[in-house]
Amino acid sequence: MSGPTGRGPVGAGGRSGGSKFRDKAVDPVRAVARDVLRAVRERDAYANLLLPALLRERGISGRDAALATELTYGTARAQGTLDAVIAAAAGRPIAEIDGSLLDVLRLGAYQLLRTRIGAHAAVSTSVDLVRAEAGQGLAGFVNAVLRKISQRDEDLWVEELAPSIVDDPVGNLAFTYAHPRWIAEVFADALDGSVGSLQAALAADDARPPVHLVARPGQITATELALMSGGAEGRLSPYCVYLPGGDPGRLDVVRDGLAGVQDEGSQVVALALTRAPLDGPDGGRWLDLCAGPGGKAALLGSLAELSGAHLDAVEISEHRADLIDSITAGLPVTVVVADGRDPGLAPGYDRVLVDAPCSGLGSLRRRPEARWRRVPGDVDELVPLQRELLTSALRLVRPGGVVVYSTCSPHPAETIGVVDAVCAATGAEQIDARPFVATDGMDFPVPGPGPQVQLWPHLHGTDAMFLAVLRPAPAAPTAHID
Ligand SMILES: C[S@@+](CC[C@H](N)C(=O)[O-])C[C@H]1O[C@@H](n2cnc3c(N)ncnc32)[C@H](O)[C@@H]1O
Repeated sequence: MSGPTGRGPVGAGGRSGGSKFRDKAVDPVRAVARDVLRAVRERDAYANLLLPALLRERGISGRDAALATELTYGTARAQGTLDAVIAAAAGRPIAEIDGSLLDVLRLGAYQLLRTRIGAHAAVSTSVDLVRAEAGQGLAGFVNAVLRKISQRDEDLWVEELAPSIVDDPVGNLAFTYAHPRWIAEVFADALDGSVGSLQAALAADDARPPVHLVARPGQITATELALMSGGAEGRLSPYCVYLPGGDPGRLDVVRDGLAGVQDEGSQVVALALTRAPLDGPDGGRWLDLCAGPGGKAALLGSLAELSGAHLDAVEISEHRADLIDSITAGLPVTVVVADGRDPGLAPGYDRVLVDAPCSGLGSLRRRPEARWRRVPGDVDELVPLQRELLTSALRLVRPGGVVVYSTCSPHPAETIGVVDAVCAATGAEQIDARPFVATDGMDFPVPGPGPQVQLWPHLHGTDAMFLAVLRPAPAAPTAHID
């Protein structure tokens, strides 16, 4: 029997409908969302790369494209919480529901619980999708499950299924804001320990992220970019503009290369590298040791051009090195395909950026499915590489120069854990990074005692970027024998 109360695997064994069902009209917006969710589940596709391509291919634009984006990304982000609700409504574990049905159930449940789409439209478009592909029997199952879900709103489902906020606040907030528990625990560790901070951080991470643009220094100002794009100037970076909505790729100013898409937190990291004081003059030798795909290298390259400096941009992946080449064309940037742990470059750099490969837990809101794909072990594999890259940077920088270490992750093992271990091993010292992250005179909340900076979506509106500024150990005095 297959249905919300049956015990057999629901929908397993492929399509039961056959071709007579496939001609049934389905809503193209829901179909494209379903197809992306399926590709994410079956072949680890990235929703934010696949969806724009499919929208173009199928000629879906304007409001329909906006709705498809909202449904696809929203469903992918909320997956764990939606699954718990679906399992409760279906009366069986998620593992017993065929994947292609689950995609549609997730899409339908998302519309019912997290959008203003009417219950009738949410259920009937989902049923149509399944009927067209798999037949009436399985469509009936989806209909029954979604109708059951529609009998309560999200708050009531959370009340029934989430752990108690009193006994298990982290578990409750993880469920409520659709994060795996281990990621909520990481955020709690990196924050001040209060439930209120964790709630604000998870809520901000669960919301649709804003689009930030960067005005290419020397080519256009943020004021001009704001006027041309209809956006507002940023708070932290003098090059940032917040876009109210829409597809930035459609702006002429972006197509012409005068501006790019870049989170303000990433701009802040690149700027900190140029602002941190050196002992002695800046000889203009700058290095970006993990540069692909080149967002920070492009900003640094523009700033290098204005100040007569030159940037070497190291990247281990050839494909990503090509992306740096293209985004930094015409700038004083040399792209080097090499392992940053031993890139074969002569030491003596004034400024070195290590924007380390990391778990990306700080930019989950921009990569909808990522939170459900990551596992705690990812971090264990990355930490040794992060330490080696930072150690290499400290070998390449000159005495009195600066190294900025950054991650788009607030995970303490990837942030202060790496910095503390490398400082202890090499004798490098940290400089207070807080003065270098905001435009002069700005009242800018940087929580914590320093010397590092941890940005957060709920406090700064940026991705949760971490940065530390290091000065290498002074060179040992040369032994002098009379
Ligand atoms: C966080 S991303 C850097 C993002 C970049 N700074 C930007 O703003 O566009 C880390 C980069 O380091 C590269 N990478 C990983 N291992 C590396 C290594 N051993 N040496 C150099 N680059 C490495 C990855 O391929 C990835 O492109």
